[in-house]
Amino acid sequence: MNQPRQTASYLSKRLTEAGLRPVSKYGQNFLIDLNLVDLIANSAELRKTDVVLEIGTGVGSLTSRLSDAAGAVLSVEIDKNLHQLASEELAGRPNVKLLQGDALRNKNSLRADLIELITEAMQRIGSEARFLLVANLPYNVATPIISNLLHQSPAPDVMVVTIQKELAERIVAEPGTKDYGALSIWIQSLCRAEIVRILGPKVFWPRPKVDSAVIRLDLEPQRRDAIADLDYFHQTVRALFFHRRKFLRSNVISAMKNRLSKPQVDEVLQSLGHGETVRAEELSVQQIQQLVEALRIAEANAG
Ligand SMILES: C[S@@+](CC[C@H](N)C(=O)[O-])C[C@H]1O[C@@H](n2cnc3c(N)ncnc32)[C@H](O)[C@@H]1O
Repeated sequence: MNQPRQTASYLSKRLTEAGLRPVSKYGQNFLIDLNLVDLIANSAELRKTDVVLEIGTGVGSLTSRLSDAAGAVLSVEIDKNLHQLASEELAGRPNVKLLQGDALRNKNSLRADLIELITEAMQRIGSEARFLLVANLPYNVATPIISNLLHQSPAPDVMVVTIQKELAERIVAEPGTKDYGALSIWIQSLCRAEIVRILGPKVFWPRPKVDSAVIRLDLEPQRRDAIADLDYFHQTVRALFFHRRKFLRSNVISAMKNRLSKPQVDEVLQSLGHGETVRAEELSVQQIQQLVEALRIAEANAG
């Protein structure tokens, strides 16, 4: 079994031998510092009863570490050539299943068979099984992957992923800051979120233009259960931040167009004590949750 060595020269040699070059449209920035590959795997605190989804197999360096520590690994790679290389590197690891193709069906949904395959693997392991996403994510699809996974059942118990630093800062942002928005609220409504490590460009080959971060998200099942309708919640939260410069009232009126009248919107806002000049970004995650739930109930009563 080959243990891929991750140095820039090893990787470039390996790709050159195969007649390949990193493809920037697929976000192919490979981690070349083995300690950081370990940091990602270790931050997930894997057990042999865990099922891990990795999106972006690359040449399989993180995959092999996940395979050592977890019960089963499902890894998806869009690039046919890299999928082929990784299949050679990871041959002889019976707990690894490699899929070739796009992990996303479209921006709003994941490839259909992913959750089925994860569920099957979890059933084989039994009631102890957890589901984790551990990956050095392709940056252009990191948001839809994380957001869509949170809609799934099961959703990952833990996600440890490398993403752009700017995206990580939006995910963990506090109310009243410039980074706080729909994504912060959507993720913090369901998970505890922490930045594990900031990574500069030089730990990747080729070097990306921006800093990255390893982030860990722990699903909080009671937070998820407290949201009556996840799809309604997600869509409404997005709409509340659609025009950031506008007041909350105006965003709610637009979001509820043809569903609630202005007086009905005002009644909801007044009942929660939100004045005319409050902006969505001033409200805490909990206040936004209360508002969305009040709108949902008002809408159900109005209909
Ligand atoms: C940042 S690289 C990470 C590679 C490797 N895991 C590592 O840590 O070095 C991202 C990988 O995701 C793959 N990829 C990009 N878009 C994808 C998609 N939509 N579905 C599946 N894989 C994708 C790229 O081809 C690339 O190999």
